[in-house]
Amino acid sequence: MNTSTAPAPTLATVRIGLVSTSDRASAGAYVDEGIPALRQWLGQAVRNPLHFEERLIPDEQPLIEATLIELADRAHCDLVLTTGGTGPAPRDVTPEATLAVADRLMPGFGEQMRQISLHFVPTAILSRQVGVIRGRTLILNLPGRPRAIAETLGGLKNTETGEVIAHGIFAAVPYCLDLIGAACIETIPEACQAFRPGK
Ligand SMILES: Nc1ncnc2c1ncn2[C@@H]1O[C@H](COP(=O)(O)OP(=O)(O)OP(=O)(O)O)[C@@H](O)[C@H]1O
Ligand SMILES: Nc1nc2c(c(=O)[nH]1)N[C@H]1C(S)=C(S)[C@@H](COP(=O)(O)O)O[C@H]1N2
Repeated sequence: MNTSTAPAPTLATVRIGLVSTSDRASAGAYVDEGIPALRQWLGQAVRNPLHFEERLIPDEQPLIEATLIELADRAHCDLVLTTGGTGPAPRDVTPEATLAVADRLMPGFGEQMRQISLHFVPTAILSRQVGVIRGRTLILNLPGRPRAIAETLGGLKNTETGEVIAHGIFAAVPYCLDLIGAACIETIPEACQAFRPGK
């Protein structure tokens, strides 16, 4: 009798670009909390080994565009998450930069993030955040307030019953990456219940 158990499938390393756009954090006026918050959330939600490419840059559209292109085309990131610069202030240009490098738009990500964020702040509708695909890379804008990262990626649950009040957008990220031929992500269900139709 063969009692050996099948080896656990090896999970691919997921390459993730983390881009914090903030004039003040990049100039050292305050310490950037965006990239650490992104790293922390992803670390507790994803089972795969993670390789991060981190960039802290000012709100300059040409620089944001060049950074996104570099992360998608040369660093071969499966996913790029930006934080900051999505509001209506004149120097908020992350959505413009993201749209400028896009092959295809994924409007549902922005729509869902604004829906989720309305559970936390009435100013959620001020974020112009977008989601796009460039080649085999999914690029998503998150708002700049560090706490907005867990709010939009993870969503909102009733703390007593565990019932989901608003699905975080990360639940849709693994299937989106499957469909564009990027890395296969396995999530940790307690943090994020990824949804793949038919599974
Ligand atoms: N990367 C960051 N690290 C820490 N705190 C941040 C960061 N980005 C934003 N915040 C906080 O959230 C607030 C609102 O963010 P917002 O993106 O509107 O900043 P801002 O006014 O555009 O300035 P800046 O681009 O210089 O961060 C900031 O005033 C700051 O307290
Ligand atoms: N989840 C969440 N979404 C949020 C916020 C927040 O605190 N939490 N702040 C809002 C505010 S006040 C603004 S101005 C916009 C744009 O923020 P940004 O320019 O820092 O990207 O995001 C909005 N979305």
